[in-house]
Parts: sequence; structure tokens; C-alpha cells
Amino acid sequence: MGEESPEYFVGHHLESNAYQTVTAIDDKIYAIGGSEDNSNLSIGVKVFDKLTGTWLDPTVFGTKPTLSNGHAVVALNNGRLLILKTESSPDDCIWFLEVDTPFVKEKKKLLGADAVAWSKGVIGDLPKPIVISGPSGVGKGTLISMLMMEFPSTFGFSVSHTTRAPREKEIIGVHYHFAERSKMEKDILDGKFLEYALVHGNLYGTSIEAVEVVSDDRKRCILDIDVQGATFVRSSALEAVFIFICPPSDEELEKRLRARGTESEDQVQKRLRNAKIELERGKSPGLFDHILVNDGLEACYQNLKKLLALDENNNSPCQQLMENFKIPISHSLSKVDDKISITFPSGMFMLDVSSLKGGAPGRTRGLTIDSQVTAAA
Ligand SMILES: Nc1ncnc2c1ncn2[C@@H]1O[C@H](COP(=O)(O)OP(=O)(O)OP(=O)(O)O)[C@@H](O)[C@H]1O
Ligand SMILES: Nc1nc2c(ncn2[C@@H]2O[C@H](COP(=O)(O)O)[C@@H](O)[C@H]2O)c(=O)[nH]1
Repeated sequence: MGEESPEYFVGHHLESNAYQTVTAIDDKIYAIGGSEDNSNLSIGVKVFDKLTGTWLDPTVFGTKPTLSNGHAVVALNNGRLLILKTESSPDDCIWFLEVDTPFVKEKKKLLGADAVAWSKGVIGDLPKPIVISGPSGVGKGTLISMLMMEFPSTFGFSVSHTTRAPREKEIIGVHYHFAERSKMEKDILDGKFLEYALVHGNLYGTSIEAVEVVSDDRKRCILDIDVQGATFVRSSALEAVFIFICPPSDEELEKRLRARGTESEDQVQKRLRNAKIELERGKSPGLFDHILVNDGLEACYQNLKKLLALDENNNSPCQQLMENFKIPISHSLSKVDDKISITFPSGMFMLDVSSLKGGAPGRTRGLTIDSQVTAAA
């Protein structure tokens, strides 16, 4: 291990518990492959510190990639390693291991120990997720249901976790994942949540998985979260459109909350008190991109659709190439600046990593396939 490792190294068939690739960045060597915890479920990571001559067992954040029968690694110059899994499906072959990105640096600082984070790579740019906030009873859920009903294949709802009790008509896994407080607190500590907040006396949070599941379906993700959550997401790597829904008046908000009939009198009072704070915070400069008043429901819905259509950005040309993207075991790699060519007997792919966006704890987007030659020379 004392010698300088190559910038990238193409791995070979998996041998149980063996690390497949070693990649050096500065004073560290990253051994990637084998299985995490001998579980044979996900790719493992070990770090060798050249300065101390010791192996480190880093805390690993993010959803880990499942094992494949080989992979290649390319060190990028922004604290990430690009991992290309061979013989994997198009939506599972591109991964990033973040070793020194701002997210990982923050985690290392908090832990006082080594950390890395996985992030799945996504070709192209899905339209940005939509964060919808506003006081309880203003009509967020009603507007979101209307969108999902009219455009079922365009939008997907991020199903939050909450420690509050289910309401009569709420379905587990559809409206919320109802959780034990201790379990949810542990998952938060384990880095499984994009954001969380104490809202009206209960814990609510968006798991990274909730957002990823929607992205996996190539749908635009809608998050219904309170203003504290929106503030957190605004400062995270997740680029989103932030919409705040206001009631036409305090009296109308109270009327709607009572008419819904889902809350005890204590809860109604608490939610109305919190509404005042949320309405104040909702107007903080730079937090929300759009503010909509939900007076007439139909008019508000039409306005919501109009502003969502404005920033729609679907179907880049490389989406079709993505459907054929598969890396055979036998291939060669080369990297020139931000372009990585993957050549194999029947053709080649050229990946462009110059415009990466997002990253751990969510997906890494903005990767494009520049060209594809299908005929072998
Ligand atoms: N424009 C509107 N005019 C009258 N009633 C409305 C309007 N929009 C929604 N409502 C009604 O107001 C009640 C509260 O709406 P909804 O449950 O969608 O609010 P919410 O913002 O999602 O609340 P929470 O944050 O507590 O989940 C519902 O009974 C809904 O039918
Ligand atoms: N920060 C978060 N807030 C959330 C999340 N899911 C829902 N919420 C907000 O909670 C209140 C109350 O919801 P209710 O269903 O109990 O009426 C509402 O303002 C939601 O926007 C979340 O994951 N994170």
C-alpha cells in the first residue's frame, strides 16, 4: 500500500470479502468493494491513512450501492469518486462516493472521525423538487392531491415520517410513515433524514429514501413540510422550488381547520398559535420563491399549475441514451478533463461530469452522456 495508486483502477470479478479497487486521493487510499459488514448486500469502503499507516473504518452515509460483479473507479477533482458498476441496470450503474465534499467535511467535523457518503448518479436533470409549506389547514394537502390526481405520472409525493397518531382515513405509507419516536430519533442520528422538525408537538421528517423513491420513478417530487423544514432544505444541497401557501385571513384558516374536524380543541389552538409564527417566517426574504394565497381553491390550483409549468425541464436528449447505458465487464476507461470515455467491444459512452449538482445526502444530478457509438470498428 506504500506505493502511489493509479488515478483509477478497473476492478475485477468479486471475490467474497475482498476489496476490489484501490484509489489514492491526497493522503488517503480508498479500498472499495467486497461487502459491507460481511452482509454481501452492499459495497464496502475502507480507508488507508498514508500519514499514520493505519486502516480507518469510516462512517458511511447515504444509501449504499448493492454489490455488483465488478466496478471501475474514477477520481474526480471535487472530493468525489465516480463508481461505475459493471453489468448493472442503467439506473443502478453510476454512483458517487463522496470523500471530501462540503457534506462529508461537515460530517467529519461533527463526528471528529472519518466519514464518506454514497450518492447515486442520475443522468440529466430532473425538474427540481417542489417544497410546499404553509400553516396547518391552509390547503397544502388538498392542492397536492389535486396535482397528483391530474398528473399521476409527473408528480410523486415524498411520504414523510411522523410520530403523531394516524387520523381515521390516513393510510400507512401513503399519507405518512407513522413511527415510534425512539426509532425515528435513531434514524435521524444515523443520517437517514434530509430534514426533520418538531411541529405542533410531534416529530416530522423527510427521509432521504422518501425523496429517492420518487426520483427513481423519474417523477417530480413534492414535499409538504413546515417552514422549519423548508428553511433547512433551502440550505441543503437539494435544489428545489419553494412555495408558501397563505390563507386569505386568520378567520378563514380557523374555519378550515375546524371544518376538517381532525384535531382536538387543544391541537386546533396550538396549530393556530403556530400559524402566526409560520406566516411571519414564511415572508422571510429569500426563503420562498413563490407565495400563493389559497382563497378560491380552483383559482389557487390554476396559479400553482402555472408557476410549476414555468420551470419544467424534462426529457433531455441523453435520457434515451440512458436507457441503453450498461457497462460490460470488459471495457477500458480514459479521462480527459471532465469527460470520461468508456470503451467496450460494441461501442463507447462518453460521460460528462462538468456540471454535477446536488449529491449526498441525495442524488448527484447533472451528469450527461455526450455521445454513443454503437458499431464496433
Ligand atoms: N380554498 C379553500 N377554500 C375552502 N376550503 C378549503 C380550501 N382549500 C382547502 N380547504 C379545506 O380546508 C381543510 C384543510 O385543508 P388541508 O387538509 O389540505 O390543509 P393542510 O394545509 O394540508 O393542513 P395540514 O398542514 O394540517 O396538513 C380541508 O378540509 C380542505 O378541504
Ligand atoms: N418539517 C417537516 N414538516 C412536515 C413533514 N411532514 C409534514 N409536515 C408538516 O407538519 C404539519 C402538520 O401536518 P399534519 O399532517 O399533522 O396536519 C404541516 O405543516 C406539514 O407541512 C416533514 O416531513 N417535515
